[in-house]
Amino acid sequence: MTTLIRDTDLIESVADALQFISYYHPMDYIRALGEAYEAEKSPAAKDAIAQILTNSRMCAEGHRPICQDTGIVTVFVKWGQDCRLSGDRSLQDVIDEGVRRAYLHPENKLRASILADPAFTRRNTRDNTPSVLHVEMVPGNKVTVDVAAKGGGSENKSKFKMMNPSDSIVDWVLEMVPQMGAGWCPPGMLGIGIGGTAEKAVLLAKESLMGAIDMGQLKARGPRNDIEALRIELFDKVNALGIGAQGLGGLSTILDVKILDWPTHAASKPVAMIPNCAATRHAHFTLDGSGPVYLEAPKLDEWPKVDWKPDLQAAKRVDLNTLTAEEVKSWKHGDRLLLNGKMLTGRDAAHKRIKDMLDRGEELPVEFKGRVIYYVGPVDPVGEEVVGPAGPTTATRMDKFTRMMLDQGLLAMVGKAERGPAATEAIRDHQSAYLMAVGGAAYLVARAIKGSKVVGFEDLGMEAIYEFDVENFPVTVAVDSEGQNVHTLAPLVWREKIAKEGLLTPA
Ligand SMILES: O=C(O)C[C@H](O)C(=O)O
Repeated sequence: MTTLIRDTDLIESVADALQFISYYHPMDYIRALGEAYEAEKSPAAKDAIAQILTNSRMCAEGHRPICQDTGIVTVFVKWGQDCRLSGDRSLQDVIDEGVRRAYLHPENKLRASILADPAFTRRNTRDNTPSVLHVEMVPGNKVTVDVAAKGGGSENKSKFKMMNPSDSIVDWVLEMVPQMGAGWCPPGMLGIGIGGTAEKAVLLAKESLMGAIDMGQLKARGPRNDIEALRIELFDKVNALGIGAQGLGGLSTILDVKILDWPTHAASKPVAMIPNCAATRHAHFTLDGSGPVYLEAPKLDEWPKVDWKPDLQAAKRVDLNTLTAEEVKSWKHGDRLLLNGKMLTGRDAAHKRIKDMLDRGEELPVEFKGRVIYYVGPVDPVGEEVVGPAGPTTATRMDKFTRMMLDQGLLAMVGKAERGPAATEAIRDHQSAYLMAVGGAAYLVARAIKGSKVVGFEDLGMEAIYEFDVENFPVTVAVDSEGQNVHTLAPLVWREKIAKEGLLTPA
């Protein structure tokens, strides 16, 4: 007998799931992060985890996005062969209608991050469609759906290699993870796909991330097969690298490693690795023809009792409205600052346009001399908000524009993750600084933004140049005027400490 799956039920269920995951972390992630917080010995990493946990609870209470990057929607559908979809729209169109409805929800509008024509005009589709859809036909009369909203920063760090059959997967992972830096917002998960063909390995890596964090249970009962033993080995060895939360050096870089495999050709060993960031977002539901599925809200008392507040004693107060080059020069890597006053924003598209305009000798819409820029693409505000969640984007992508911006008289930059050699050198040459905010604490960070207006490139939407008025906006000096770089130094210190003192990452 055929089961009719109404398109309206699928739309409603997808929209509900996407709204749900925008503000509720999966509880397995929260539990694992809570344990990582308790065990963390590195003060900087502990502070970052505290911000992520506090942010998570605020989002669960306020029903606003965990991260300003509300993701690219990725959907895995297992379609029972005895089911039929009502209506005349394709499955892609039906799911995208659910995406549209979720992202344009008036009470919790999510950020539209999807650009059409990616190689050329990169036009924002304005409703976060289309999703990336994977469908598998399976026996039965049910439809199971995994919905994820994958952050761009973590997706950017995906790795793939066609290995020789005798190559070591462990060696490759341990070589790749340090290269991934902190732009994927650790602590998170690694998804690994082994075997099949090139595209199959990548798909397996992504699909593996749909599973719950269970490294604690796995370690407690011991591995039952080679894949489970490999998961444990990778978990321990990756954490021993000392990268830590946000790349600040510490015990917890990953909370789990997931692996899926598939038979492969005798000549091949394709391996893919995709990290999942601190804004881990995925949900799962099954349709059986009886109506839409609404997910059950978690209980707020399941969140660890962590309530991060800016440390007004330990952190230095900085007035951005009177900031001088001399003051920037006095900051040392690792210093904690609370920014107050006005700062500009700008990210990928704005930097590209600034470069094109400068190349053509055109006047910029905004004067950067004496200013600080924040790399961010905020969520639109709802209700009384000045701005929606507005955490930092990966600064490393702006490295190639850093010297150009500093030449304009910019004093300092705020973002997340490490700066590469070119940006660090430009910062040293200009005696500037790069300040780091915590990725994955976007709603918490947005509380420090008291005013917001667009001052340039309005057509770029979330990528426009805004002027924010901030109060006690928390940052850490990640690269100082001497070019000392926290993301290079701290993981080395923690790697050594972990090895010497035999420190263990909780699972
Ligand atoms: O697009 C963003 O806001 C952030 C991005 O996910 C990133 O991590 O760099």
